[in-house]
Amino acid sequence: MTHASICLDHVTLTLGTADFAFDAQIAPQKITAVTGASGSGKSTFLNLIAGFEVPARGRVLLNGKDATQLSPGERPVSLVFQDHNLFAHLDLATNIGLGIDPALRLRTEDKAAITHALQRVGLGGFEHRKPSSLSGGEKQRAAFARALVRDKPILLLDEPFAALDPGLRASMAELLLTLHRETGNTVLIVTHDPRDVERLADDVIFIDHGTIHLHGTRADFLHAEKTEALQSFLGLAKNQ
Ligand SMILES: Nc1ncnc2c1ncn2[C@@H]1O[C@H](COP(=O)(O)OP(=O)(O)OP(=O)(O)O)[C@@H](O)[C@H]1O
Repeated sequence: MTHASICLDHVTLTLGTADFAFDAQIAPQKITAVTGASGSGKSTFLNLIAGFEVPARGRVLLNGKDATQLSPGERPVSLVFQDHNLFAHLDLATNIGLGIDPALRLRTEDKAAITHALQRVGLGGFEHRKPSSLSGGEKQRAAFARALVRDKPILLLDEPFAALDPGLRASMAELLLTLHRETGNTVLIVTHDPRDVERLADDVIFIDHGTIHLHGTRADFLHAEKTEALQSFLGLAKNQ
């Protein structure tokens, strides 16, 4: 690889009793699925890239630049997290506008981009709705719309489809693929669901007990020797 989009260079971190050690180069303009058992360290891996966790040792490079000391807002990333991160007292247009400018100095074209993003996630006309009036799946789609308007080269998604029913899950995955093809962004998506790996991922990172157990193409992952950790992950997933 000539130029990784994301590089975790000998990163270590301890949170409570959990130790993490990540060393990874993530290819640009690909979708990489981040999988592993519950508690293995997937969210922590994303948080280190997003800047919500800072390594005890090592460096985080984004698009070739050292981002280790940058705050989350200064990094070239958009995020969609499990808990949506929508402000309850603000309507959707404002929540999404915060993704463009935290001071909400929105130009006419920004407002048009918000309307367009809401339409793309199937929430056209929801500009003035408050998060409390939305279902879990609608909130998740609104969070996705906010990431769309930010238009950053790296998109981090932590279980973005978890609250969606299977039909909506498939259509949001399709939308993610379409947008990815349009923008050529680098996508990291945390998922427990092997179907997401099948339909979305170019590459797969499998995390076990705070370290990367396997990092390869989707085919590498699907045909990898089924170690105990991988077997148990796939076995659990099959029973879902
Ligand atoms: N701030 C913290 N303080 C103490 N322990 C933490 C903290 N954050 C995470 N951990 C621990 O680190 C481990 C990894 O957590 P993480 O959320 O990264 O796992 P995950 O793979 O994303 O899990 P899940 O699939 O359940 O969301 C867990 O054991 C968790 O309890």
